Amino acid sequence: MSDIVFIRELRADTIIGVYDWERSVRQTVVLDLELAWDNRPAAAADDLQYALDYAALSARILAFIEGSAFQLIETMAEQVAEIVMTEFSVPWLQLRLCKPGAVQQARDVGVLIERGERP
Ligand SMILES: Nc1nc2c(c(=O)[nH]1)N=C([C@H](O)[C@@H](O)CO)CN2
Repeated sequence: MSDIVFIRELRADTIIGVYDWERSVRQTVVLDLELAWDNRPAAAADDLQYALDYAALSARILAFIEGSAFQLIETMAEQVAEIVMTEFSVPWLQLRLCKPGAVQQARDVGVLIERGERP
């Protein structure tokens, strides 16, 4: 059994897309993350050093996405998941990556991935 730390509607502007026009304008992507973490040590000590720091995590993800230029949101999602799991020792995550406005008739489109083992 594990707890969850979440980040909702994290927005980043980046180069993303397969079409020519998409290679020269920045578009917004929106991420929701659910991250498995045992919150009890941080709660018992009331100490950030034992917590999964959502501020540090958000800053790292934003810096990565804003410096990237992927064609597919699948690639971006996979690489963000890899960073979160390896650099922050997160054993399991669910990541939703939305590209609002990509399909005019849809409110939102995107991908939802789950990686790792849930403790
Ligand atoms: N599964 C995907 N389908 C599409 C993607 C994508 O990244 N993954 N991208 C595009 C275009 O870039 C689109 O967003 C332009 O509106 C089309 N389909």
